[in-house]
Amino acid sequence: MRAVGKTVYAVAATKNIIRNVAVNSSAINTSENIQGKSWTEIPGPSSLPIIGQMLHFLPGGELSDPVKMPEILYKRYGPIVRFDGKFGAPTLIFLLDAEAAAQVLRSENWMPIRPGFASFEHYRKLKNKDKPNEPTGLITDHGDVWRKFRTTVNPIMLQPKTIKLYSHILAEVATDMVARMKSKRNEKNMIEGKFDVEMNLWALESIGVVALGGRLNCLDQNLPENSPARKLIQNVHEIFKMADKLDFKPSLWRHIGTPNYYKAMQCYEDQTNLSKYFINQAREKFQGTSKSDDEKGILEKLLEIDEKIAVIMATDMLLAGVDTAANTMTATFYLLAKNPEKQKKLREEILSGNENKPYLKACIKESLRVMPVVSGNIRIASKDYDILGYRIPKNMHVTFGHQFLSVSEQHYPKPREYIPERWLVDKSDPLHYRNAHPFAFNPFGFGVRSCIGRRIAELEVETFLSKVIENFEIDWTGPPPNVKPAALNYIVGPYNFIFNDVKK
Ligand code: HEM
Repeated sequence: MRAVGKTVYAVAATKNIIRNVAVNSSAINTSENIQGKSWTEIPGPSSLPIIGQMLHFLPGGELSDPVKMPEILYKRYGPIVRFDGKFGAPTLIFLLDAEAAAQVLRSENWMPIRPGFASFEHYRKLKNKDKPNEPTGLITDHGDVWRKFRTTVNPIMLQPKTIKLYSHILAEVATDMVARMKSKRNEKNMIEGKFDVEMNLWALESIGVVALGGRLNCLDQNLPENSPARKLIQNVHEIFKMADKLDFKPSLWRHIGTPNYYKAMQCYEDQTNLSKYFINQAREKFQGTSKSDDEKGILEKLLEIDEKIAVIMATDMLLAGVDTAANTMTATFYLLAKNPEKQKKLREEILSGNENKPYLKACIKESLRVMPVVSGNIRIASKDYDILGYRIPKNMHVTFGHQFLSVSEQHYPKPREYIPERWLVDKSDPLHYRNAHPFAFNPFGFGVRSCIGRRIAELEVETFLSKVIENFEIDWTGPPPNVKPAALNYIVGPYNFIFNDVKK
């Protein structure tokens, strides 16, 4: 991977010599050799006394539109930008350069610290205060506690044989969801009601079969509004919203109990209780069944190893696996609707009955490139760095603008066009994906801390997309949907999809 990365970078280097002089000169990143300028000299939005850089983010400010923000920052300040910490939020160094991101992510790959859900971490640590060395979960733990947890769950959650066990049941979920979509269409073949809730129901049902080993019945037409499944969906949504307000934006909660702080604590408590409710139901179902090791799913295997870890992991799957998969699905439907010739090609591959479906995989990768649900990543520096000519001290928060990079002309020809072929063409083709820097596209994160649900998410999305394309010709009318970047990129509509039946 590293060798490939270097070769690709050498190709990319010819494209932009000036930028790379800066990058290459900063390749040595040990503290003894650091010679760059102080981090305080890193350019960034101007700051006012007391409120700091906040003015720029308020309505009317030049950074008030989070969708356009990275591009504005890059044009104005270049590939490295400083955001001053205020109101308890830490100072951030924002990298809009793939090689610089690679330097940090690779160096931090032993025990990476990914901050970001501080209020959630605070809630879980508070609950665990008598047992400070006990795990709270992959999202909220760091250091040795995280490593021990991750080492326990990796062999189970990343094992292709175990993931494959879910193929049939995920296909069943996809078939039920297609039937539900058919029944929800109006005379114009548009889905009545809230499309985002529909996608969340599909996503929760899908991750539910993996996390809990059975159906939650979220797709039941008579599912009451106050059912635990609907409550959990709403709750997951709230958690990401609260994390955005308290952890990703300036907030005083670290110093005083703000109303949002109390709201968030309640929200985290509800999530814990709802997940426990579903896990207990699953456990009751397992009792009395006898299965061979090959037949056992993730929860059953984890329960055998460590009950506490099993419960935490199932809870985190129900949290991390809903909005992420749902928004990836909506983005893919939209991009295929706007590119009917690509959709037709995908349908031909699906209807061909071939087991291998390279175009299907390419379509999903391409949506994650053009409209990723996660816009970037973050690490806390465990040592001093010399990046792009600046000294970045240990403990600084360094963020990576992957979404900016994945739609940048510097890495991808015709960067905003939806061209799944770029993932399949021969390397002599200028579109070939390896002409881009390997860190320009990073939808599931990097290294030992990368998304543990990646294989599960891919299987869910591939299975559902196949079923939808087999059944519907997706069309879209009117302007593009709005995307609201918060902790995740939420596609907030209006949802102008038309799902016509495929002519047989
Ligand atoms: C398309 C869907 C998804 C995307 C794009 C996505 C993306 C990501 C990204 C970017 C990270 C951060 C990785 C890093 O710091 O390097 C992450 C972490 C994580 N994801 Fe996902 N994710 C998706 C679906 C899922 C699903 C379905 C699950 C449930 C199994 C899941 C569970 C997690 C967990 C538990 C972590 C924390 C891992 C750790 O810190 O060790 N994700 N994900």
